[in-house]
Amino acid sequence: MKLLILDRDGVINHDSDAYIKSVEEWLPLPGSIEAIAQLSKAGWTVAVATNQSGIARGYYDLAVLNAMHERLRALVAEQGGEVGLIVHCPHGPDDGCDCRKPKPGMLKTIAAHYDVALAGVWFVGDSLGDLEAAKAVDCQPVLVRTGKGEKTLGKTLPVGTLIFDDLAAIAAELIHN
Ligand SMILES: O=P(O)(O)OC[C@@H](O)[C@H]1O[C@@H](OP(=O)(O)O)[C@@H](O)[C@@H](O)[C@@H]1O
Ligand SMILES: [Mg+2]
Ligand SMILES: [Zn+2]
Repeated sequence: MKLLILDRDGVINHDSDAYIKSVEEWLPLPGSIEAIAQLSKAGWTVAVATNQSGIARGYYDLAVLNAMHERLRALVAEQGGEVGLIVHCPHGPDDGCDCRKPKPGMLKTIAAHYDVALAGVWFVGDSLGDLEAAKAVDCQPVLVRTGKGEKTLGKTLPVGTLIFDDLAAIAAELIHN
């Protein structure tokens, strides 16, 4: 199975240091919806693994988060594609959960859902924690320059991290190579 796992904020949609707290604040990055739709139509299963500590912090609730994800699904469906499993971590940094990146719990959840191995599966993120989560379960870490990606580029990246400008460039690489 062709499985691609994406971080959400800074990869699919614009991110904000003030968190993305409403559907109105949830704005797709240029080309990201089209990229997901094209990948889906090319036979890729596109899953999402996203930290959402804003829930633990009380900035928004699960209903708002689900509305954001219904919006994502609707936009991709308008382009003839579909989004696979979306897994989120609702916890805060001090909650000691197993799902908050850089822990790989959400990646393991996605692998179990599809009954596939994670080795070599591309996990695309904009933060160092995304790349570390990938490395922890032998996924291929992939950094995009969108969101916090440019800032992350200044840090020490896991060996073998691939770097792309954005999700559209990743789709072009995966579909045409
Ligand atoms: O990039 P993903 O995983 O989809 O989601 C990141 C968001 O949950 C938020 O994560 C926060 O980090 P803390 O959770 O406060 O450490 C901050 O980086 C926010 O700017 C960001 O919007
Ligand atoms: Mg992110
Ligand atoms: Zn968690």
